[in-house]
Amino acid sequence: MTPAARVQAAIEVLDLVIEAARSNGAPADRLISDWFKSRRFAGSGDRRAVRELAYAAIRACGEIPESGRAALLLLAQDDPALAALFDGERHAPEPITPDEPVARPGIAPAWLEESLADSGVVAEEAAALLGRAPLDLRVNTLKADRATIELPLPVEPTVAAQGLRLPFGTPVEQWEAYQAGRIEVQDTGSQLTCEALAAQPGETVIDLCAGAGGKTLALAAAMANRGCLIASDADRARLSRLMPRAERAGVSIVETVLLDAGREGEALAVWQGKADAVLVDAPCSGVGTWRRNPEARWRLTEAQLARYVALQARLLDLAAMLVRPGGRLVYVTCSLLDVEGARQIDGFLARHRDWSAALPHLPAGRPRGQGLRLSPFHDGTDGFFVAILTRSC
Ligand SMILES: C[S@@+](CC[C@H](N)C(=O)[O-])C[C@H]1O[C@@H](n2cnc3c(N)ncnc32)[C@H](O)[C@@H]1O
Repeated sequence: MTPAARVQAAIEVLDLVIEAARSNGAPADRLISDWFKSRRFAGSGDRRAVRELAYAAIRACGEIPESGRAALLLLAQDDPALAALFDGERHAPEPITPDEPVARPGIAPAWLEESLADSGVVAEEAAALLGRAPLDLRVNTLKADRATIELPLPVEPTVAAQGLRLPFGTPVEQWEAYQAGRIEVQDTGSQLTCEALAAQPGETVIDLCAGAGGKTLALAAAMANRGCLIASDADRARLSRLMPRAERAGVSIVETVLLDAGREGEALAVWQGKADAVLVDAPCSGVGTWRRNPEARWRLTEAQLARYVALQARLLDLAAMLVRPGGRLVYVTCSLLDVEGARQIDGFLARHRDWSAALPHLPAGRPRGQGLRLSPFHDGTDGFFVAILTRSC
């Protein structure tokens, strides 16, 4: 493809992404892969260039742009070489005309930028939410150790106990160490939130919102595969991906429990007051993961955020019932919005007088309310809020 044809392709792909964002359709990544499936003439260089252009435009537009062309015109405003490719030649975009709509630059839709500002996330810290994420690994201590593991490429240690960092896009899934379960792909911030729980061998631990088990596997490694680890979630498809991963990682202490959304307590009733520790990695806006999924900010609405906030409070209350006297609860969201972080903890402590909060001792992060915030800007991790709550004896 010519450089101009790649620009036209990015415009077409973006039109699909925009349409999907408006109608809650497929994610951008899938749409881009599908687009190329029916265009076999495009080589790997074309695919990479179109994808990069499309994602650069998604990152640049704070809210859903009017069209793919308006989004690309925003990039072209500061890039004369890109603007010159709008020449109307075969497969190229039409020439730019005066007064054409150009997308608004920004971090997020106005209401969300306001919420971020109210949560102290402004300027470079806000911009860093849309930076490029590295590829982080966790060495699985059930099978290996960071000090001695052998990998095909040099890797940098991160602040997480078993964390390693590689350039984005490194094809680790093809590595033997990955296939043999000695390493897992996991953001450093995510690893640190698991460290905050300090799960011990022999304990009874519940990972209430386990999803496909990213954190469950880290907890199992911390427990040295001894004790009882319950992984529950309300999403059957996600939960069903956990067991094959556990098997590859050599984890045998996990029991999965599918929850009925709205009646989560029923399936977990047998553990009431029995858990030494519960992790609530709650469903949230995902503001802290925009580096990986920048179009998510086009999809989030104020009503959805309010639903997340209500669900988080409900799951916190449910988790509290599961913890034994003297036990602990770690609350995590991959969000930098206070309504999903510090204010949730304030609300919880007001509802549960026999609980207290203690600041997590982690090698990264900054205090935010009664918890800790990890951010791409300050910590080079995905954005997280994490708090440790303890039930009095
Ligand atoms: C942030 S994700 C969890 C990610 C996972 N812990 C990991 O590390 O990969 C939040 C999870 O909450 C789950 N969830 C949504 N509603 C729920 C509910 N009512 N009860 C339990 N889990 C729920 C979602 O299906 C999703 O998997």
